[in-house]
Amino acid sequence: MLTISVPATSANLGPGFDSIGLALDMQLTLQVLQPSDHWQIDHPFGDEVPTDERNLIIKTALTLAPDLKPQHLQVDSKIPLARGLGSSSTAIVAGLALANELSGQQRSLDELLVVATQLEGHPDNVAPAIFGGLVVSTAVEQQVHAVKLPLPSLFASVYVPNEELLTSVSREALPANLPFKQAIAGSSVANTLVAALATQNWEVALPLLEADQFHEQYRAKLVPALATIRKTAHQLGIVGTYLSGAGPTIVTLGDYGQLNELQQKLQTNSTLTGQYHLLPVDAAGLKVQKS
Ligand SMILES: Nc1ncnc2c1ncn2[C@@H]1O[C@H](COP(=O)(O)OP(=O)(O)O)[C@@H](O)[C@H]1O
Ligand SMILES: N[C@@H](CCOP(=O)(O)O)C(=O)O
Repeated sequence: MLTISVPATSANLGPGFDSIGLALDMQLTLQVLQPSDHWQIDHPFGDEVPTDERNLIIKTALTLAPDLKPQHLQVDSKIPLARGLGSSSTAIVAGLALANELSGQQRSLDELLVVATQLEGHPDNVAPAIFGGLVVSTAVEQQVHAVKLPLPSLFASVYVPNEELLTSVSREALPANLPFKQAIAGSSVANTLVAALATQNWEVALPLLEADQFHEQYRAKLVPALATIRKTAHQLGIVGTYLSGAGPTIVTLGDYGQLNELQQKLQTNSTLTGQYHLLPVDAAGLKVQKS
């Protein structure tokens, strides 16, 4: 039996738009059950997600290896769709790993990253989904580079609203251009955040998670929970809240005890009716097991 698992990812980390991402310990698992006369994928996502070749996992596998023989597959996942936890990236990475294994053409993880980035459109979710941990990446003019930073000893408080927000819809809220001065400020914040993350200087890193200039202010109207959670966290002396990916999930990074306290306080707020998770970082990324 072939089993592939891929972690959820939280992208951007504030100012690292389309570039920084963190793998979280919430997994999608794909099992290859047996060969079949047609492609079939059983999954827990309901009627809107196809169970045949139109499914993103199978479609991705066939993009990489068009001659694959049909299989009966099964997906288990607690990663919510279209909530800013990288579900489409888990599907793409799982599909590429499936093609790699079934076709016998072993592409390296770096090669998979290039294809995954082309399919997803940006590398910030697919890179940590493949490599695990905290990854800084860039994809400009087909050149993809990813650098894994030291594993942060932080937990993530994850608030998942009940409503979906497709990444494509959330990107429509972004401006076509930024004033030069704002771009410089945004870039200096992002550069310093990366340096602080690389040296595990949380005193500098955590406030910078809240200093984005590239996307949060434009998306704020789509995600009212961001301001609510940030304000509640500040009242408790906790800094480090940002919009996860394109939203609507809100993540706060910090130590376990503080985040537990934060979640207890948030749960008393009647406007926050979504789901809560307190997750460690996933260190491993993509895993392939044969038994
Ligand atoms: N495991 C999966 N299998 C099939 N399709 C998936 C899967 N995960 C995500 N998708 C597709 O990706 C869409 C969500 O992608 P996106 O808007 O980028 O949100 P997210 O922030 O969760 O990545 C879903 O509506 C669905 O069409
Ligand atoms: N940088 C992208 C990240 C999208 O992440 P997702 O988890 O919402 O798919 C963006 O902010 O649009």
